[in-house]
Amino acid sequence: MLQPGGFKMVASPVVSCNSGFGLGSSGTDGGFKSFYKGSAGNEKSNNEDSEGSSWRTSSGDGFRGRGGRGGSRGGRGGFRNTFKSETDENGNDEGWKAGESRGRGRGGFRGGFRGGFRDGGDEETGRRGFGRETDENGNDEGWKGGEGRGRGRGGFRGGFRDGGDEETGKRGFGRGGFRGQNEEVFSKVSTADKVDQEAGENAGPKVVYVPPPPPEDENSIFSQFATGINFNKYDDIPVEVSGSNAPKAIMTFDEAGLCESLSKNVTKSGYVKPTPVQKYGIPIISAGRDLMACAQTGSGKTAAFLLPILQRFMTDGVAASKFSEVQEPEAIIVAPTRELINQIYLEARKFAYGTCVRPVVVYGGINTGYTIREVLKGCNVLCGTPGRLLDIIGRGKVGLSKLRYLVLDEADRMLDMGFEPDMRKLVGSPGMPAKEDRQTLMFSATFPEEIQRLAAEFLKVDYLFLAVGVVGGACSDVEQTIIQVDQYSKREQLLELLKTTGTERTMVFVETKRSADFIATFLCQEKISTTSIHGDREQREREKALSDFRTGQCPVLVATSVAARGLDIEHVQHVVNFDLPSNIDEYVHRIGRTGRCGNTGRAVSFFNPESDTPLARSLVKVLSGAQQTVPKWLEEIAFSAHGTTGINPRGRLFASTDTRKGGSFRTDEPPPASAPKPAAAADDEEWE
Ligand SMILES: Nc1ncnc2c1ncn2[C@@H]1O[C@H](COP(=O)(O)OP(=O)(O)OP(=O)(O)O)[C@@H](O)[C@H]1O
Repeated sequence: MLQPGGFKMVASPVVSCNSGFGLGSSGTDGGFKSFYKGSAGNEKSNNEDSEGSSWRTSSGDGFRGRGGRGGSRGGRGGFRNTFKSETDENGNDEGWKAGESRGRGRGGFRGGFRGGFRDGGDEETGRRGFGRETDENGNDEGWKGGEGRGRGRGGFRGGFRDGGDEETGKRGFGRGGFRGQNEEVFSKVSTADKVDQEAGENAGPKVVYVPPPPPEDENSIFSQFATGINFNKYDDIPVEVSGSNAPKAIMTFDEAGLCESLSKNVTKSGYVKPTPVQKYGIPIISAGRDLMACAQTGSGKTAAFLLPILQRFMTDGVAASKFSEVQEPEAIIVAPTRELINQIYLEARKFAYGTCVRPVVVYGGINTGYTIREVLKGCNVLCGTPGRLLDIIGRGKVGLSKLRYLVLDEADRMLDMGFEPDMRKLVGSPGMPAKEDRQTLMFSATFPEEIQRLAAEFLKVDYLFLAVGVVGGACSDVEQTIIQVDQYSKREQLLELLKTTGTERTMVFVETKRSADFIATFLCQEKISTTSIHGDREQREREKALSDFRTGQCPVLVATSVAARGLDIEHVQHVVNFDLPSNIDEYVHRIGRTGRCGNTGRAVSFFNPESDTPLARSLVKVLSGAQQTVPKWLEEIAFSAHGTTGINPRGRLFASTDTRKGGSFRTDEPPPASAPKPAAAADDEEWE
C-alpha cells in the first residue's frame, strides 16, 4: 500500500506543468496524477496509484515505465520521480533520456528504490567517455544511505543511469549504461585508479557526479553583486568589540595593507569600501587574534575572513601549490551546506586570483575520487563540509601540521547539536594544532548564548567578540510582513502572492523535503516556473536548481532549510516563509537571502497559530528590533503564549551581546528547559 506521503516528485525547473492533482490538500495521502509538458514538447503524465506505480508519457516517446512501490524509505515509502533533469537538459536534441532506459523501466527498476532515473551523466563525466565511467565506479562512496543522507531510511538510489546529457549524449557510449541496483557490478570490471580503489571500502552505488569546472574567465570570476541604496547606511550600525586590546578598525581597503594582487582583486570585485564587519574584522584577524563575529546577513562576512587570511599568506609566502600525495593546507574553512561551501570556495578563488594560493573545495554528493584528485593537485585553503572534510583527513590525504587558520562560517550552526560532534572530531584530528597554536575564526549572523559558551571552548581565552548591530537581529533592509493563515489556505495565498511578484526572484521556504516537492509541483502546475532544492535531491539536481534560479530561468525556488544560510544570490527580491521555521535564528537567516549588500527586499511569512504560536514572542522581538510593524494579532498571540507556556525552546531569544559580559537572556524568562532544537527540523535536512 502506498504509505502516507507516498510519492515524491521533483518539479522540473524549466518545464511548465499542467497537472491534475488527486491529492488531498494536505498532500500527505492519496494518489497523484500530473502531466508534465516539457520544453521540447514532450508531454508526460505521472500517475501513481496505491500499488504498482506507473509513469507514462503521452508524448511521442511513448515511454511507459513502471516505478514500483516505494517502501525503501523507512516508512515514508513512496515514489520519487526525478525526471526533471531529463526534460530540461536532454529533451532538446536527444529526446527524453528516459527513452534510453525505457525498456528496462518496465522491469520495475524503481520499485523499492529511491532512485528511478538517474541521469548521472554530467558534462565532465561525459567528456571523459566510458573509460571515465569505469574509473569512477570505484565504489568510493558506499551506499548513498551511508553517506549521511540515509538517516535510517534505508534504500538506495539505484535505478538507471542513462548517462546522457548534452555532452555525454554526443559520445554515444556514455549513454545508456545501466547502473541500476548495484553499481558495484561495474567496479568489478573497473580499472579504477588508485584513489578510487583506496576509496572503495564500502561497496555499493557510488556517487559519480563531478561538478562542472568553475569559471575561468575573469568576467565570470569577478561577476559582481551590485551594492544597493542602503549600502552606506551600514556605517550607521552600532559596532561593539569586546575583549582586551582590540586593534583599531580600518576605514578603507587601503588601510588593510593588502598586497597588489589582492587589492586588484578587491577592486575587480566592485568593492569600494569595506562593510563594518570588514572594517573591524580584517584588522582583528590580521593582528593574529581569535574572533567570534556576528553581523547581519548579506553584510560581507566572507570577505572579512578571506582577505586577511590571504594577505597573511602573501606576506609570509605560502608554498605554491603543487602535486603531492598528502596536502598540508594552511587554512581550513567549514560551512554547513554544500552550496554554501562551494560559494565560499568561489569567493576564495576570486580573491586569490593571480596568486599562488590554491583553494580547493570538498563536499558530499560529488565523486570522492575526483575530489581527492583535486586536493592532491595542491591545496592551501581547504573549504569543506564537515563530513567530507573529515573523510579526506581520515584517508590521510590531508595533513594538518601547517594549519594556521580554522574558520567556521555559520559558526552557531556548526556548533549546534547537529555538527558539534564533527567539529570536535575535526579539532581532535591527529596533527591539528592546539587552539593556542592556530587562529580560530567564527562568523555568523546569529549567535545564541549557549552556542557562544560552547564556541569559546574552541577559541583562545582572549578571543575578541565583534557584534555589528544586535546579535541575531534581522537585516533591516528586509521589509517583513507576517500574515495569519490556516494551513489549508497557504497554497492559495502563495499563488496570490506570486501573482504580484511576477518574474521577480522569490525563495519559498518550507519545512520538509516532501512539501518542497509538493509545492514546487503545485506551482509548476499553475504555470509558474519553479525549481526546488532540498537534501533528497541529487547534488547535480541541487546545483542545477540553484543555477536555474540564479539565472532567472526559474524565478521561484522552493527550498528547505538547506538553502537558509549563507547563499548569496543576486536579485532575490522576495522570501516567503510558506512554513515558518522552528526557531528564530533560522527565520533570520532565511529572510536574509534577500536585502543583501545594501539592497532592499521583502519577506512574507505565513503564520499558522496552530503550529507557529511558540515562535510568536521571538518573532515580535525580531520585527521590532528591525523597526518593522508588528501586527496587533501577533502581539496578542505572543502575549498569551507567554502567559500560558512560558519560554518555548522553539522561540529561543537571541543574545544581544558577548556572553562573557554576563549573558543577556531576558531576565523575565526562565532558561530553556532543554537544549534548543537545531535549526533543521528532525524530519528535514542532512546538512552535508
Ligand atoms: N565591501 C563590499 N563592497 C561591495 N560588495 C561587498 C562588499 N563586501 C561584500 N560584498 C558583497 O556582498 C554580498 C554579501 O556578502 P557575504 O555573502 O559575504 O555576506 P554574509 O555576511 O556572509 O551573509 P550571510 O550571513 O547571509 O552568510 C556578496 O555578494 C559580496 O560579494
